Amino acid sequence: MLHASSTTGNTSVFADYGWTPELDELFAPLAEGGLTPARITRVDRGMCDVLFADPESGELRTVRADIRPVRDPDPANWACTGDWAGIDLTARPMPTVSALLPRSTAVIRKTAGSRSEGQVLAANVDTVLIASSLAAEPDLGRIERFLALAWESGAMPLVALTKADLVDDAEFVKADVEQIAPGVSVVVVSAETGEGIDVLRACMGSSTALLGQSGAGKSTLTNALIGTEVMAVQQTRSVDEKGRHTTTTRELIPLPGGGVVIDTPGLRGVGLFGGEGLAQAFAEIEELAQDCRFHDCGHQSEPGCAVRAAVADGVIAERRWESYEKLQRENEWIASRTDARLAAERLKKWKTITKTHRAMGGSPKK
Ligand SMILES: Nc1nc2c(ncn2[C@@H]2O[C@H](COP(=O)(O)OP(=O)(O)OP(=O)(O)O)[C@@H](O)[C@H]2O)c(=O)[nH]1
Ligand SMILES: [Zn+2]
Repeated sequence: MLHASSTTGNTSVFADYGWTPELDELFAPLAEGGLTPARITRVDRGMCDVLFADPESGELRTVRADIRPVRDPDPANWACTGDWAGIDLTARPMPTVSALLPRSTAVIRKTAGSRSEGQVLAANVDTVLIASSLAAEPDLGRIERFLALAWESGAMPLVALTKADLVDDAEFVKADVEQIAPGVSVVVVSAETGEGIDVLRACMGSSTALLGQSGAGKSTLTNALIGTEVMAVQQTRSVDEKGRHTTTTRELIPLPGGGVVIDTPGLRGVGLFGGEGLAQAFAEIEELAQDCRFHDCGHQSEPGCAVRAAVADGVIAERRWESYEKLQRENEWIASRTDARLAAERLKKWKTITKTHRAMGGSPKK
C-alpha cells in the first residue's frame, strides 16, 4: 500500500501537466486507498492511456488502463481526455481507472442524432482554442457556435486564424471575427512561417483544448506549438481543402516549457448542450437587452425593444442576431429534451420504488 504523503509528493512532477495543490487535497482519500494519481491522455475502445508518476522512481510513465470501473449511465460523465484519475496499478489483467476527480471544466457537445446526451470532448482545460482556416471564407456562424461551447465549458475561449501564409487579407478577417467574439483574443497564425505562434502560446493557459473543423490546421498547429512532428498531418488533396481525416482520437500532448494541448478530431457538428455559454458568446446583445422596456422582452415585436432597434440601426448585424436566435432555439430544444429525459428517468425510478413497495405488501397512493 502506498503512503499518502509519498503519492502526494509525486504529484509535483505533474505541475507541468496542470496539477494544482487543490487536486492534492481532492486526491488525498484516493491515495489512502492505494490509488495513484494520473491524467488521461487518450481514450479509445473502453480503454485509455494514462500518464502517471512511477511510485518507485518518480518518473513519468504512460500505461494503458481499463475505464470500465468508472462507467456511468450518463455519457457526460464518461472518462475523457484531460480527466484526472485515480488508477489501480496492481489490478490484473491490466491497470484500471478506479476513480475520476471532479472536473474544473468540461467541453461538452450534444451527441449526434436526436438523443439528448452530452459528449465530453476535453476535461480540465483552462483554454479552449478554436482554430479556423484563413484559406477559406470564415464561417462566422460556426465560430459563434464553437465560442458558445467554449464559454459553456468554464474555460477561456481563444481563436486562432490559421494558414496566414496563404492569404493577404488576414487582418480584415481578424477584424470580422473580433466583431463576433466579444471578450476573446483572436490571433493570426501560420504554422508554415511561425507567424503568431509565440503570441498564441502566450494567450494559452496551462491546459488547452484545440477545437475546429477537419482541415482547420489543428494538428499542424499542435506541431508548431511543440516544435516537433508528433501529430500525423493529413495530406490535403487539393486547394478545396478536402483532406483525409487523420486525427481520430483526442490526445493530450505536453508542450515544451510546461502545459498541455488536447488535439480533438475535426468536428463537423457542434451541437450546443444548453447552458449560459451562449449568453456570454453574444454578450453585446445580452447587454443591449438590459435596455429593453420589458425585462422579459422576447425581442420580437415588443414596444421599446432595444435589441430590435439596434438591429434596425445596424449596430447589431442582422446575421449576428439571426445566429443568436437560432442557437437559442437549439438550446431551448435541448433543455426541454433534457428535462423530458430527466422526468422519464425519475418516473422510471418512481415505478421501481412503487413496485418494490407493492412487493413488500404496501400499496401506492392513488
Ligand atoms: N500553408 C499552410 N498550410 C497549412 C498550415 N497549417 C495547416 N496546413 C495544411 O492544412 C491541412 C490540414 O491540416 P491539419 O493540421 O491536418 O488539420 P486538422 O485540423 O488537424 O484536421 P483533422 O485532423 O482532420 O481534424 C494540411 O495539408 C496542412 O499541411 C499553415 O499554417 N500554412
Ligand atoms: Zn427586447
